[in-house]
Amino acid sequence: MLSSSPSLSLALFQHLPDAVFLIDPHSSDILDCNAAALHQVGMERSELLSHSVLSLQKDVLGMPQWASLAQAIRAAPQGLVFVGQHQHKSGAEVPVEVCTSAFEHEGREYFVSIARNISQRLALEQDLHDRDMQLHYALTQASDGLWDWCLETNEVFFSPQLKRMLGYGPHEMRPSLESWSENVHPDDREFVQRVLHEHLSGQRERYEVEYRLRNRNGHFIWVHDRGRVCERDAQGAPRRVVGMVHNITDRKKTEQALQELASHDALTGLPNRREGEQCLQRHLERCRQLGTTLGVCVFDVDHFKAINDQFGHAVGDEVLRQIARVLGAQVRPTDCLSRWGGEEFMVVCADTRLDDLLVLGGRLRAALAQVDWPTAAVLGPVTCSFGMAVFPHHGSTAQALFMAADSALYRAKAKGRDRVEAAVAAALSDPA
Ligand SMILES: Nc1nc2c(ncn2[C@@H]2O[C@H](COP(=O)(O)OP(=O)(O)OP(=O)(O)O)[C@@H](O)[C@H]2O)c(=O)[nH]1
Repeated sequence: MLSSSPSLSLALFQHLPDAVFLIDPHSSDILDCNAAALHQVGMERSELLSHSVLSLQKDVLGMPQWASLAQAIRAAPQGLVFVGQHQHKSGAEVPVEVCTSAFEHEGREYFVSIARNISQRLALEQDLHDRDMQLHYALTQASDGLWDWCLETNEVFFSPQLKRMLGYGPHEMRPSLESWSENVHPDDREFVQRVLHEHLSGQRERYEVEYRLRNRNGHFIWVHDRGRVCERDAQGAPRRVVGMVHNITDRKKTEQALQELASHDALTGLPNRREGEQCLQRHLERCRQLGTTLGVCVFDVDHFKAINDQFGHAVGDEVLRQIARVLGAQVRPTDCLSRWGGEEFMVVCADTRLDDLLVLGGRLRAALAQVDWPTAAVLGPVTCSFGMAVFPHHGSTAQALFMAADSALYRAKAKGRDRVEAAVAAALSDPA
């Protein structure tokens, strides 16, 4: 039908969206072109026709090169395709993909060149390349580790950086969920799983949690892990979750050091008074709930001023450290020994009756007597006076209990020091 309508063939040629050039293979002159070709190079027909196609090209220089190009075109039955630049009249370069083929018409040879403007495609390719580079960078170079979890197969992609963070090589660590879940610290596992479940079930906007993760050496590092569902099935159920892991071990160490500073006494390393008060309160609430007894022992170094005065503050400090060490070794891990202030200490003992507490007092005195004190030659062995009180007999609040034990301590001092005294229930008032 087309062959029977030359005007339609011409219209088709003129309206092709790609630039089309008809070229004389021998002279390289442009014999004809369509509207898209004129638009592409920004020229009038008169500026283009009878001019060499080489005037549009920067890449083909001179007739000898054209002659060999023409040979290559003749030798390519599907057309010779190359990517180059066309010169726009304004001087701008237009990236083109050119497909040129040879044909014969009425005994004469022609070349037809279709030059497609590929600037958009190149921009897209560049964009993709940039994204590839970014992804490559994120996967290999960024300090954060990435993971990508397919819920259907339970396979997890761990980025090389994530593996490196945990001490593994790029080809180690099975790509399974267990490689991660089995290495979450047992104390953190339940919490982490709960947050993850809450995100997957839509109760949380995102999965974000800090926890400890075991590395290849068996040590735990602290990580900040956050992720999000990025793909769902037709029913809206999560299919794929991606996330990022950041190593926060250093920050955690600093936080723990600050926490330690705020809650512990710098001289002896024992919990400080504030921590001791909180501990007493905590234990008291628990014993009240369980209906058990609670023992409070307050003790104070005897004649400590004399140690400072005779030997100086540094020796006094060392004596305090030694007392903390020696008596700390005598109490149960569940008991809480704190430095109340100066040369006064407190021990809180859960589930302890008065007779147990008096036994403990005796043990603490005996332990002090075993120490080879640096001040002993001049001042004799270092001793302490002890006051004991028990919940609920001597008080029902933390303050009342402490006051009862402190009064007993005062009595121990008054009775000559280096002794253990129990609180007297009848003598106590119990402020609410
Ligand atoms: N080296 C040292 N001395 C301290 C510290 N805290 C308090 N002291 C000293 O402990 C001494 C306590 O003296 P006092 O309250 O008179 O008590 P004491 O001499 O032990 O006499 P009694 O308690 O009555 O047996 C004071 O000299 C304080 O300066 C400390 O951290 N290091």
